[in-house]
Amino acid sequence: MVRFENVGMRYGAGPEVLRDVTFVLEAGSFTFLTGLSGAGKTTLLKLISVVEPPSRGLITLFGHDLATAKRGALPALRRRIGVVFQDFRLIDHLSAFDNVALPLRIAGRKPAEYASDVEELLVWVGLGDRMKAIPATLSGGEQQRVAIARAVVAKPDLLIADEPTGNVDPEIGARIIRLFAELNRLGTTVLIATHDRNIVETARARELRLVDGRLVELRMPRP
Ligand SMILES: Nc1ncnc2c1ncn2[C@@H]1O[C@H](COP(=O)(O)OP(=O)(O)OP(=O)(O)O)[C@@H](O)[C@H]1O
Repeated sequence: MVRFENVGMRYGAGPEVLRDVTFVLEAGSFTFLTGLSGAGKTTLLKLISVVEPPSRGLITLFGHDLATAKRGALPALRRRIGVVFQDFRLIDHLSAFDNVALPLRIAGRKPAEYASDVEELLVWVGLGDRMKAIPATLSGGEQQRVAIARAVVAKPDLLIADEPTGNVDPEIGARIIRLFAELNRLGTTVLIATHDRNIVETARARELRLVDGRLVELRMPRP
C-alpha cells in the first residue's frame, strides 16, 4: 500500500530532516508513528499524502511510483487517502456538517444518501449539537474532530492522522482511536503520528519511531 525506500528529505538548503527512511505499510495494517517533537513525523506524513516530493529515494503509493506517476494521476491517488493534519484545513464558510460531507459530495453522492451517515459520525465524535456551526465558532478540539470525521467519512483506502488526539479530552481521544480501529477493521490502512504514549500503549499495533531522522521499528503487534 505504501513503500518507502531510502527516502531522504530536506527543506531548501536546510539539514536532512529524514534520512534513509525505508518501510512498508501493508494493506489493512494499523501503525503508530512516534518520535520527539521535530523528529520529522509531519514531514513523513506529507510525503505519503503527496503534499511534498522527497529530496531522494523512492515512494510507492497504491503500487504507483510517485516519481514517475503522471501529474494528472496524483489527484486520484490523493482522493484515496483520508488526512488529518495538525492545522485541520477546514473550509471556513462551510458548516461542520458540510465540511464532513465534502468528500462524499466530491464523490458524487446525494445528500439524501449520506446525511444520516454524516450526522452519526458527528454524534460519535461528540459534535451532535454543533453540526451547523462554522469552523471559526468551534474550539480547536472541536475543529480537530470535524477534520477527523471528514477524513474517515468516505472510508478511504488509507488514513493518515497527525496528532489526532492532541487537542481533546482523554475520553474523546479513546473514542477517536476506536473509530480508527473500526475503520481499520473495515479495511482501511491506518497510520497515526502521535506523542500520546497512552494510546500507543493501549492499542495492539505496530510502532515506527523516528530518531534523528531515521526510522526505527519498535514493536510488531502481539499475536
Ligand atoms: N516547511 C518547512 N521548511 C523548513 N523546515 C521545516 C519545514 N517543515 C518542517 N521543517 C523542519 O523539519 C523538522 C521536522 O519537522 P516536522 O514538523 O516534520 O516534525 P514533527 O516530528 O512532526 O514535530 P511535532 O511533533 O512538533 O509536530 C523540524 O526541524 C522542522 O523545523
